[in-house]
Parts: sequence; C-alpha cells; structure tokens
Amino acid sequence: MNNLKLNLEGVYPFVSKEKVFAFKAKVEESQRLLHSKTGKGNDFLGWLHLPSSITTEQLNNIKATAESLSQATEVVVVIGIGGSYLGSKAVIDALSNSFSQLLDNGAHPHIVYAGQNIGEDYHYELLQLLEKKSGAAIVISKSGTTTEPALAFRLIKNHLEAKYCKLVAKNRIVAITDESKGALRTLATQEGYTTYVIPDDVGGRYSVLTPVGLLPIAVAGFDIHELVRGAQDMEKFLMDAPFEENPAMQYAAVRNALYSNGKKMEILANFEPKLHFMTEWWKQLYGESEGKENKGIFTAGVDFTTDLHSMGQYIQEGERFFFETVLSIAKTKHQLVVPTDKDNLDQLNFIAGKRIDQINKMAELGTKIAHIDGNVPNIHIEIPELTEYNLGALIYFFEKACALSGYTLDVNPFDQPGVEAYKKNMFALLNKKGFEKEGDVLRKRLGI
Ligand SMILES: O=P(O)(O)OC[C@H]1O[C@](O)(CO)[C@@H](O)[C@@H]1O
Repeated sequence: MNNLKLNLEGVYPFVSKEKVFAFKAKVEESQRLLHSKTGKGNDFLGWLHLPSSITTEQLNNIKATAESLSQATEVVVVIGIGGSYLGSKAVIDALSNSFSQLLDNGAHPHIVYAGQNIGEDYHYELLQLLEKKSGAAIVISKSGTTTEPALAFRLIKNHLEAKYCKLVAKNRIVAITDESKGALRTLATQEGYTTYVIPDDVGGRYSVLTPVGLLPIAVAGFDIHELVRGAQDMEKFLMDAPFEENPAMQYAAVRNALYSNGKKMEILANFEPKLHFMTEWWKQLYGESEGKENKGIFTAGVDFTTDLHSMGQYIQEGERFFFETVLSIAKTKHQLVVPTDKDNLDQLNFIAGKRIDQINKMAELGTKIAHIDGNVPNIHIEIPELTEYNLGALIYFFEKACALSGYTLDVNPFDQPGVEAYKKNMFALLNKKGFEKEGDVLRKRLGI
C-alpha cells in the first residue's frame, strides 16, 4: 500500500507534463541501473533492500540495548554529524511532543545531540548539563575518524568516566561505526563498549534505517518496528510500480525536468514545525548526493508559516531560479478549536470555531496559489499523519527518489569527494601529522 501522494499539477504551468514525462525513459534506465546494481557507486547500495532485510531479532536487539541504556538515565547524548545524526533527529522531532525537553518523558530519557558543531560554549554547557543529570552516550561515526564527533566524544567520555568510574561509564556508552576500520572501532574494542556496525555499503546519509537511526529513535521511545514496516512497504511498492504510478520515479523526473529548465534550487517547505529536521535530513541527502561535477540542484528549506514572514518575500518576488516542494501532513495528532470571543477586539471571530489545522491548511493552499502566481513551480507531497509507519515510508521514498534523480543527472549519488577540502585545510592549519606540507602552503598563502 502506498500512503504517499505526489501531486505535480503545480509544476505543469511552467514545465509541461510532456517535458516531465520526457524524462521517463532516462529515469527507467536509472532504475534499471539501480536495481541491477550496475550504476555508479554500486558498492553503496546496501540501503536499497535494507528495510526488507532487517530481521525482527535485530530490531528486538536494538530495542533491548535502548532499554538498558535508558535505565537510570535522564539524558542520552547522540554524538554524530551529518548522516550520523540528522535521520534520527528528524524522526524523533517529528514524533515528539514539541515541549518534550521540559516534560518528564517517563521511562524514556531526553535526547540531546553533540558532535555536529565545534562550539566551545555548546560543549561546556553540555558538560554542565551532564554534571546535573545522569547521562549516557551513543557515539556514531561511519568512518570513525570525523573530527567533530571524535572531539565531542572525547569530552563526554572523560566526563562520564570521571563522574561514574570507567567501569560504569563503559555501560553507559554505545558505539556505532565500521566493522573493522577507523579510530572509533579501535577505541570501542579496546574499551569494551557495546557496538553496532554501519554496513560498508550504506553511506551515512542513507543510514537512518540502520542502528545509526534506529537506536536513538528506540531510546526516545518510538516504535522502530513500525518505522521499518513503513519503509518495507514503500520499498516493495516502489520496486514494482510502473512510472505512471511510481512517486519516486516521477519525483526524480520532475526534479530533472525543472533543473534542465533553469531551476537550480529546490526549497522544501513544511507547515508543521516538527518537520524542521526532516528538511535538514533531506537537504543533506539530496545536496550531498547530487551537488558535484559542477552540477546539481541546491537544496534549501523553509518552515512555514514562520518563514513566510521572512523568506516569503523573496520566494514571492525575488529571482526566479528555484522551485518549491511542499511536504504536507494531512492530519494532525490533536484537535484544537479557536474559541469565540464576544468582544472580538482582536477581530479574529471570522476563524472562531475552526480547527487550528483548518487555518494552517488554508495558509498552505493560499501560499501554494500565491507562489504559483509568482512563477514558482510547486510540487506537493502529502503523507497522512506523523506516525512511525508513515515516516519510515517517507524516508525510503526520499532515498530511492534521490538515487534515481542522481543517476538521471549522470552523477554518482553515493560519494561526497567535495567534503574533504575543508577537512584538509583544517588539519593543515591545526598541524595534524601528515598535513605539514599543506600547512606550510596555507600559512604562506595567508601570510601568517
Ligand atoms: O559518520 P561519519 O563518517 O563521521 O561521517 C559523518 C558525515 O560526514 C560526511 O562524511 C561528510 O564529511 C557525511 O557524508 C557524513 O554523513
């Protein structure tokens, strides 16, 4: 069953249906390359059949680890950057109470994140928090060598060992990394941590349905069986559905049609604040997969209606080099009606008696019409409700469509050579061993 609806009516005033469907053959060829594992980056296709290959035992094992990590723990720090944290944060935020950090989460610890920035104050304040609260850590790095999470983990490991002693700290740490390579693997083996493996053939941004995403999501108290079931159903549906009924193939086609028509940027817009990090996850997935060889759609995100009062102006009347994809949620979890006020001093009685979501949906519709009138092509993606099942399906849909879109653009959607440039310079400037020559060149260039 496919719960996800893709509506391209808002695109056709700008790029005709024929032009979109002209990409059908190329997308079908991309799908053939993907399914036969004969395309670029075919050693990174472990994500393709990941949902259907995860066993109930594996999920139960992750759940058991989550439960033991949660014992007598108030805060779990998820340490990772990029694909090593965005997927879990996207799902946890989408499913959590908006104010969960201020509420007692019952048996489930609060989740906080580290390893995704190098802010000194951030880390200082995190250690202060862990001084007051009982803490545990999940450290995630596929390469096991990424500076930001390694740095955060060093600080948190030190802290936990000093607070609880090494033996107790060991049981409060889980590492998720490569099976054999990288500093984190060496460290985890040496220290005897519980570990999970990120399969070699699953890249970071495609790893949310491995323990990378599943363990933090389980710690937060959400149903990983349902998440995976949604992904499994979407995997099966997208495998068999012909182009005309296949939202992943059509999304890949329409993105390429718009790109070849001069639309160089895609803005993912939501009208649900809980989706902010789903957009962040999506931005990495598509931006890192397609932005290479001087090609690719730049991925941006906005949260509406919030950003209608800031970026709304540009979207309506600025340069016309982008299109908009609205990720819409059909049904809210709760119901809330606007009360009537006999004095009507705020002049809001015209919406009295309406559900808040009815107003939000009219904002969504009004925005769609306004942006189309402002010459912004509009793609509409709708899922029924924010549940584990629907999010699992949505994640797999975006992953599959991304791979198809990248192949259609003729790039390798599974590598990211460009991210090494800043790392090389940073290591050279910090005098890391092996980067002495680059350091000399840079210092000369900067005159320092
Ligand atoms: O899990 P790792 O190896 O620490 O990498 C984290 C992130 O860093 C990148 O490798 C980019 O530097 C991303 O592709 C990845 O999601």
